[in-house]
Amino acid sequence: MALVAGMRVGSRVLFRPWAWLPGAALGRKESAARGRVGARGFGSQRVLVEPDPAAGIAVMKLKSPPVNSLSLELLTEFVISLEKLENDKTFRGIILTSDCPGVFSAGLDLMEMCGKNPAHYAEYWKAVQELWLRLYLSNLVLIAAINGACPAGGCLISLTCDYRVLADNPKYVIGLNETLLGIVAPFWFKDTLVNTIGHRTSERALQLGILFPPAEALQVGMVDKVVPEDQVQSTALSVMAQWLSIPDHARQLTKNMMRKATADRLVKQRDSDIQNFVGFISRDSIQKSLQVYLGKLRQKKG
Ligand SMILES: CCCCC/C=C\C/C=C\C=C\CC(=O)SCCNC(=O)CCNC(=O)[C@H](O)C(C)(C)COP(=O)(O)OP(=O)(O)OC[C@H]1O[C@@H](n2cnc3c(N)ncnc32)[C@H](O)[C@@H]1OP(=O)(O)O
Repeated sequence: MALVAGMRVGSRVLFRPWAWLPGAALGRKESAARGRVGARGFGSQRVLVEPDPAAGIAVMKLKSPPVNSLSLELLTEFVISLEKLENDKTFRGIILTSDCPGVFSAGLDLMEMCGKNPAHYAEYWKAVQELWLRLYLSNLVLIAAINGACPAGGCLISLTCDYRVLADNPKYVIGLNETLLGIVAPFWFKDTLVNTIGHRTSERALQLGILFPPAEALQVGMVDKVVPEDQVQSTALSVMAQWLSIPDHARQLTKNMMRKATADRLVKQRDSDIQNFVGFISRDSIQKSLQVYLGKLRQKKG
């Protein structure tokens, strides 16, 4: 069975994020997802969407306490909310931020990658791929208002955005720190980073698993602006206004031209990428590394 839940329409692949949900009622979910968003807020348990139709934008807040780790549920709700906004012509941009104090996102949920079976790992990885593809190729302007720590998968999400504003707090570090966990960032995480900060800086950042504090993140180009914490949202809004002053069709075609080759690399090998992940994460040595890392996270408190 093909692992990729998508269908081809002309040259475009439409992904159906719920198609891999266990027991998903496709028709009902599909029609709900295609409804107009309107002026009232919508969202789900873990993704809050505050639409401003007059401005053509929506603020999307991740709210999966305590740390917005990217569980299968959060990934699913995230993709569904994104698709709703993508399908509603009212919306031209999204500001992506966190509703969890001090953390943008702790990255992939370690509990999804520990002690589970291969079928679960495959389902989980497919959901991670899906979110990345959706975000990376989004026609909307995506601005990350990073109001907290932003490691690993959290950083990846911010890197898919068109612009990153980071709050100036030394605790709000950002980077792909996978090697510190004894794991390896997949090629498409690496590609996304290289496209943002260049090859040499990525090589050093990835091998050392560097989590950059705000001033350094700005210096290497991991973020575009660092502002006082209480100005993150307003800065994101004014940056959005600038991006929305560009005609959509020209901006969208340009974005696609810049990003398509990178996305296509994953699209062409989604299944083998899933198999690689499942094989890698199922290794005893990797499971042990993740357990040790989780133990350290828990010990930190006590
Ligand atoms: C060669 C082939 C290659 C193929 C590819 C193969 C593999 C690639 C595989 C994976 C790629 C993974 C990318 C990732 O995203 S891995 C996740 C990395 N994330 C981190 O390192 C962040 C860890 N967390 C933190 O540093 C802190 O929690 C944080 C700074 C975010 C917040 O600190 P704070 O002090 O506020 O909160 P804590 O007390 O630390 O945490 C509260 C609570 O949450 C739990 N937790 C934290 N992070 C995670 C997580 N990512 N997943 C699950 N759970 C998490 C933490 O353990 C605490 O739990 P508890 O003690 O209250 O039970």
